[in-house]
Amino acid sequence: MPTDPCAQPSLMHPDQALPLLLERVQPLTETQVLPLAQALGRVLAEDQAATIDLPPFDNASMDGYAFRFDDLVHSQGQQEASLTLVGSAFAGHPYAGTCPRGTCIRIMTGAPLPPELDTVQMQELIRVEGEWIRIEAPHARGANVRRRGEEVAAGTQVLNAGTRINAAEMGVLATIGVARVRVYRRLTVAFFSTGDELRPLGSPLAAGQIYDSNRYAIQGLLSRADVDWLDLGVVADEPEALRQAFRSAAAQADMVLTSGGVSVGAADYTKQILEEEGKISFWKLAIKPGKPFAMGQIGDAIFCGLPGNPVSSMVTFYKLVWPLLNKMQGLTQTLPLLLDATLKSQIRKQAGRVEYQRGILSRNATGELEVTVTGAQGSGMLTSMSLANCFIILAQEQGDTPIGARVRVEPFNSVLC
Ligand SMILES: Nc1nc2c(c(=O)[nH]1)N[C@H]1C(S)=C(S)[C@@H](COP(=O)(O)OP(=O)(O)OC[C@H]3O[C@@H](n4cnc5c(N)ncnc54)[C@H](O)[C@@H]3O)O[C@H]1N2
Ligand code: MOO
Repeated sequence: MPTDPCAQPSLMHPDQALPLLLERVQPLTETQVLPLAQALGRVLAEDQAATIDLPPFDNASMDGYAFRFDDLVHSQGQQEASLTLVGSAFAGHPYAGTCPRGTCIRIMTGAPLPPELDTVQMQELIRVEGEWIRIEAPHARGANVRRRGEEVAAGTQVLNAGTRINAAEMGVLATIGVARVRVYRRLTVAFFSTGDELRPLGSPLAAGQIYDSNRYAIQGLLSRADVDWLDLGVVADEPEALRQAFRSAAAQADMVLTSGGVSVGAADYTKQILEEEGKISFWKLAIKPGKPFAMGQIGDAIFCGLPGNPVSSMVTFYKLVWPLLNKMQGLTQTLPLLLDATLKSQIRKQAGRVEYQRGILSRNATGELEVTVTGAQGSGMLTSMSLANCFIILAQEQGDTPIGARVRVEPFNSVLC
């Protein structure tokens, strides 16, 4: 089996490297209190307990009639009740009277259940016969009633510190009446691209030039990761320009993120300048794409150097930078969801590095998961990312993989890609 010429025995496996990278970053300690409406995407800094029961009172889950289950009698082979209507209850407008035996009230979904009554029957199963309300037996006492505290009792913790406030968490916090919430401050990430070949959008391309695409893809990822980012533009392959860019970035941000210049080329100065201005703790992992990923420190800021190849920069962000940002933001880490799928196109791979090939995951007519490689997998071919909805993760020693093999896939996090 041919071996990957870029693999080196000394390169660390990503599963071994990630915990070591994570050890080097610390969660934020600064918090702030925000009105709930401004807290979307933030990370909770305190556990949140319900101060009220949920639901706060017994209420109807259907529009219908509320009555006592014990008022049902056996009649013509079935349980039913003939009751006198004494009032009605609407959501926000409880029934204020009493309900003697043999009576019922009309009740709407969400309206409080009078304390004497215990059961609701939906309107469609009721007959109005003159003065009588005839109710067919529901399946059990308590049917169609949402009991006070059945979801959460007051005092129970409903959200843990370290949880991202997404839409559901916004709703849960509102349900328990939290108007202002303590969250971690937002992280700031300063980002710049390096490379003399890079041109801004809107300028014509001269010989040997390309557009700077990494800054846009990385800005997209940083926005989705809910951090503030500072765009420091394109920095030339020139040591003094890089030094100034690093100093400026480190003074303004919690993380300095760069693309390009981390390999071994004659103009790859990123690592060299960072070593002079700060320190590099990690360089190169046994992954493809993204092998020359670098991590270190400059001033008080964490440094992450993404390889310049566009797919390599996205993959290393996704697999390495994103978990670091999560920890720095105060988020409790979660493991990615991994699935097994049947391969529908052949995979070319040389043994030596863990590969994150880009795939399209779908279900076939019988409901089984299948995955197809997006096509050519060059680390400069960014369309392989935009066509994909998952990584196909191939083990370090794995070689070519035939159609029909079972492979491990990681669906893209819908928030990030
Ligand atoms: N002799 C070796 N050469 C290379 C090795 C190696 O081990 N030995 N590793 C290769 C691998 S793997 C990668 S990945 C790249 C990474 O190199 P750099 O991080 O130094 O990146 P650059 O050389 O600056 O650029 C690589 C490639 O990507 C293009 N690029 C850079 N920035 C951008 C941007 N902002 N937008 C779009 N495209 C960008 C650049 O033009 C190059 O084509 O090194 C291999 N070489
Ligand atoms: O690892 Mo590089 O990222 O193969 O292109």
